[in-house]
Amino acid sequence: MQFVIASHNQAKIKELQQIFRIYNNEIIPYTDLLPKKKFPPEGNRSYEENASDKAIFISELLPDKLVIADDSGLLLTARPEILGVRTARDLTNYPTPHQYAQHIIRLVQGKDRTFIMQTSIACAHQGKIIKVADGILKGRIARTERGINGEGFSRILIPCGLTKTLAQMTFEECYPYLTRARAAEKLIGFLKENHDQRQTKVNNHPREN
Ligand SMILES: O=P(O)(O)OP(=O)(O)OP(=O)(O)OC[C@H]1O[C@@H](n2cnc3c(O)ncnc32)[C@H](O)[C@@H]1O
Repeated sequence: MQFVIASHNQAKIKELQQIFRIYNNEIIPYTDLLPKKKFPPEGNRSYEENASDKAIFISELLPDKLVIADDSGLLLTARPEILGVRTARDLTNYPTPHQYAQHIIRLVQGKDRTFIMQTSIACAHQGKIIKVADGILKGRIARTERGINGEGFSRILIPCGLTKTLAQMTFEECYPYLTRARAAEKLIGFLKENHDQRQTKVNNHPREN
């Protein structure tokens, strides 16, 4: 299957292309098909709603395509009033991955270091949402940035029960912990199941001419 992604974040596009390729699916940025647009402003309610708003917005412009959009965020137990669905907006003053990783380390210094990271991926067709899938990772924030296989969050997130950060693992090792991979797997599974069910119906009720 081919998907069009509603995103301006190059790191996100690259990671999702890598994940979707594992399932033989292709992702192309919407900017390959349309001039760059301004997305609707993100709300404060949920990742699902923010991802859906972006997917619907581009789907209305490309109704025949399967359009996906992702909203991700990091919730710190020690600072529940910030980040979460506002992560991208709360980190605008820390533009480089090193700057925002250091900021997060400072936010939990001497406090509870546990976090919940979430990704929601919405998929739209003809301007309507057909599925929103979530991927969640729980763990604790490292005391210093560690690892070279990734930057930013990857260098400070230690999954529950482990001692290594995501960036200290190979792609194969960290894949099961990636919130985007967890959400993508559910979305692709749902689309495949629906497609298979439609095929079975067509095969069981061949059109009479
Ligand atoms: O809306 P688009 O254009 O897709 O891009 P965005 O950067 O605004 O994307 P989000 O609203 O999903 O915000 C995700 C935030 O999480 C940050 N982030 C950093 N590392 C991440 C990772 O490994 N996985 C998911 N999000 C990450 C990212 O920099 C953003 O601040």
